[in-house]
Amino acid sequence: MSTLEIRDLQVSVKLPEGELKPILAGVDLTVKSGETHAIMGPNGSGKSTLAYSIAGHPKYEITGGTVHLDGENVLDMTVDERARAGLFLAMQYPVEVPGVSVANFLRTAKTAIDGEAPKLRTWAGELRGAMEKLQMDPSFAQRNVNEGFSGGEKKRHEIMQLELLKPKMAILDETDSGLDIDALRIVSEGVNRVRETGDTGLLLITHYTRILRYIKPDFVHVFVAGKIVQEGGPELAEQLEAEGYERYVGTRV
Ligand SMILES: Nc1ncnc2c1ncn2[C@@H]1O[C@H](COP(=O)(O)OP(=O)(O)OP(=O)(O)O)[C@@H](O)[C@H]1O
Repeated sequence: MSTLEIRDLQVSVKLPEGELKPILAGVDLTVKSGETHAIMGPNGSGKSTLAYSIAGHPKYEITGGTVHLDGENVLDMTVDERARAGLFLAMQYPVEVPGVSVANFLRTAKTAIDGEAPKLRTWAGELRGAMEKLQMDPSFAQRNVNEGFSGGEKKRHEIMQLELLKPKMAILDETDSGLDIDALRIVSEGVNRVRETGDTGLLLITHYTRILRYIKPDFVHVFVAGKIVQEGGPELAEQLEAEGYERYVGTRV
């Protein structure tokens, strides 16, 4: 059982002129393995900032609060240490890595996380299996990471990483954006397979309840102006879809 504990997290974005612009205004959140949490909120409320701050993006400065994974101070770790500790971020805009094939990338990541290289034959089978389940053509394994991938292919590739790397905590930042109906189902099934293992805690950032019809969250958190302003069960997502965020307007950092 793993636990991600975020306490009173305050984060600013570093502006090019060196100034700090406060974004997160004290976030408290606890995610345990096997749980699925959805974060919903209006544009610009800081959802991606939360995701990137936990992952260790240098653009953000932590100005207060703590993040612990199984009691270890995440904020003291480098980005690669965070990944090795079991944190995973599926990005809203996955980056291209020219010259690095999907197969190489995944095997290198798996080796770094496990501390030893996976046995070739077992690994080849796992990779093939993961691609089949996500309905990806086997030729993807030889393509360079995200280079020329369509939006939907990029998202499938993120979920393939999730399934193969088996993190303790996964943050999925708008994994549903840009997916057609079939891809949304395929990607959701992948996330549900990970969920069903009970070994991974999931934090799903989304704008739309449609993905939450496939992946039923245990908890929904409403994120406005840099903090969580309401929490509830899956019914809260339906309520937001019907009513929007209007009643939270006026909440400011
Ligand atoms: N370099 C920057 N300069 C100024 N403001 C910035 C910069 N980077 C981020 N911000 C601001 O930080 C705020 C939070 O952005 P963030 O991407 O975390 O929001 P979000 O909730 O994920 O939005 P969305 O739902 O639109 O993806 C936004 O108001 C954004 O404009």
